[in-house]
Amino acid sequence: MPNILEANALMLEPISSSEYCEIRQTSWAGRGMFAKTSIPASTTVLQSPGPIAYVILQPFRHEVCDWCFAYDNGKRWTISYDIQVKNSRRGVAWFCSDDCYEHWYGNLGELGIEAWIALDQTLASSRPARIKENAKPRPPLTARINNTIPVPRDIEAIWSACDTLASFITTARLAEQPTKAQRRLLREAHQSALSFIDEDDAFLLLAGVLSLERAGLFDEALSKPIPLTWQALLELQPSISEYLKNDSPITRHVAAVHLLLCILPLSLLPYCSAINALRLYTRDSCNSFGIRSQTHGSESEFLGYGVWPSASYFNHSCDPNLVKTSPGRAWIFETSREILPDEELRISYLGDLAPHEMDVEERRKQLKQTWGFDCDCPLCLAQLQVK
Ligand SMILES: C[S@@+](CC[C@H](N)C(=O)[O-])C[C@H]1O[C@@H](n2cnc3c(N)ncnc32)[C@H](O)[C@@H]1O
Repeated sequence: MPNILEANALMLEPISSSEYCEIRQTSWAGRGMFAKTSIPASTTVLQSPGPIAYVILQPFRHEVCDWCFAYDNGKRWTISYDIQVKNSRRGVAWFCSDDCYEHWYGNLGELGIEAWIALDQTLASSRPARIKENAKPRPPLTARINNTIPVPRDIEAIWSACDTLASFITTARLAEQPTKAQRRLLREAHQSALSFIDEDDAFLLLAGVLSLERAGLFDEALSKPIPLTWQALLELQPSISEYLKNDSPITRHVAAVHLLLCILPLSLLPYCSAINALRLYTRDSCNSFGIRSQTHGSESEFLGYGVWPSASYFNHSCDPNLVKTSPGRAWIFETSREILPDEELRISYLGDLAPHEMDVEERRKQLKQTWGFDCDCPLCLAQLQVK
């Protein structure tokens, strides 16, 4: 029986490809996307329709349309999905148009809306206490793990413990008549999860759980076929490197699993397992795309992020041959010049930064900080050799 990290590391063979490009192995950065034929400049080589999971960062939730991600310089959208709380109405999601509202509503469905409200309510009612609590200094994760930087064995132990508590919570919630001990466990797990929760991590996991529910249950050991949506996620490269740092998000991720298990509608509980959360978070960490404001010239605002699996096979180059744009929920990749057959198609991971205005050390430092890898793109390798 593989342990939870081994199960997470299992990557499925990618099945995605398009008319112009396909996934192949590279000698320098795992898999990459390659041109099948010559491609003229300004050709759309791939469109990735919508994220498998996404989150709008908490401070921007009134300002970013929850369906098409439209953002208008900080203006609050006036169309909202409201709930009644005591004697007043409170928005839980915001939209730029009625059309977007309808799409969001239809996509989530009754069960998704119920889950969304449950999470939003829990977070809103605990926010004042959490803000107060978070102002107090806390020991970093490393202080709890033998005063050393965590190693994979620690990560394995934490996620295994998460899995064990997740099973207890699920059993307690599904019990027709929970015992006194089960009721206490639920109270304590809920309380403890709230003290470590990060709202964005929790919403990302909820989005993943809802995607998974729509795709249908599958064999967690992957010995039986799995639904396509989740297959696409499991084809992506996972990375635990974020966990192996001082400011590791692992406690927040574990808290998100436990909190959702305490509050979600019962029929969603089977989808919110520790392994599914681990799969989502470790794939998100090196494959996510930022949801940014569309600006012309000036720096864009980082509004949120999400995972678009079919778009995640383009490696980074400091001299990219593709440009990416995101009209609405989709990502579109277009050639910036003519492409030769078998040429690798690459994008820039540097966001607003212009690679040609930076020197090689600056670019590599930036990529290492943000994405955790040493850039081995042809331009960097050539410039490093000259130095
Ligand atoms: C979004 S994935 C790209 C697809 C990935 N190569 C795969 O096999 O699934 C990003 C990861 O690819 C690798 N990568 C992408 N561009 C790279 C580059 N310029 N130099 C080194 N590694 C790179 C890094 O491991 C990075 O975390």
